[in-house]
Amino acid sequence: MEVTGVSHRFGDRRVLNGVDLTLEEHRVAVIGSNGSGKSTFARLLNGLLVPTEGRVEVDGLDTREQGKAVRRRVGFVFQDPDVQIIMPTVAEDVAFGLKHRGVARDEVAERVTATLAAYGLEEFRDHPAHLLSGGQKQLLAIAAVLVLEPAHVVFDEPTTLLDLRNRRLVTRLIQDLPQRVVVVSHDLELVADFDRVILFEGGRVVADGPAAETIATYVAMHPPL
Ligand SMILES: Nc1ncnc2c1ncn2[C@@H]1O[C@H](COP(=O)(O)OP(=O)(O)OP(=O)(O)O)[C@@H](O)[C@H]1O
Repeated sequence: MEVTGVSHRFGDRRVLNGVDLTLEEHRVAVIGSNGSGKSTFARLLNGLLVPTEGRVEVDGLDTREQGKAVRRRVGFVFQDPDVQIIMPTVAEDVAFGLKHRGVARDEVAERVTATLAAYGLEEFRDHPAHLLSGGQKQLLAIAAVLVLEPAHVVFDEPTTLLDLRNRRLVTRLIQDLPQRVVVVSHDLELVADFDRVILFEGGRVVADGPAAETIATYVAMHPPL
């Protein structure tokens, strides 16, 4: 992923300012204060947003010109699974994206079964999705993205709404993903062993490096009250 000369404005408000980054590590995290521009940055990576200035490219595809192709390559998991779960049952929700892409019926059934097994959701196959627990919903939202086999996955605060057990479950799941992963998070434990951690402040990158160094910079910027 190449982010070149990117600034982004909502109306008069500039929320990203002169961001230049090449993301090629397996696992990259973005941390920073509330309102520092992290979610906006994450949304630029799969073309959910197009920058008001500059360019974002994924595997050579420009999000401005080839948004649809970019979204096929980059899965996006929202913080709140309720915005992502759209079908009545768990299996239907996982099948939805595959059907939408015209995958043959038998293959949809096979991939849905394999995915539900991989994420421990088999027993909830025909369960109403809205009755799942918060953690199970997050797993379902992740499963529904991963079944589409994206090359990259962007997570926007995937553990924020989870209890300790589910936080550990999702942390492990993200650790084990073979895909390239970009995670926006306030959960410093989740990102502690990432290959690279980038710190945003006021819409700019203020630290970028190994997890321990960037996290130490962030903590030092916010001494105890
Ligand atoms: N659609 C929008 N329209 C107008 N302003 C927006 C929009 N989305 C975000 N903003 C503003 O942009 C700024 C950056 O928001 P963003 O969500 O990117 O920050 P963040 O670092 O992810 O914050 P948090 O940690 O609180 O989730 C905020 O001041 C926010 O109010």
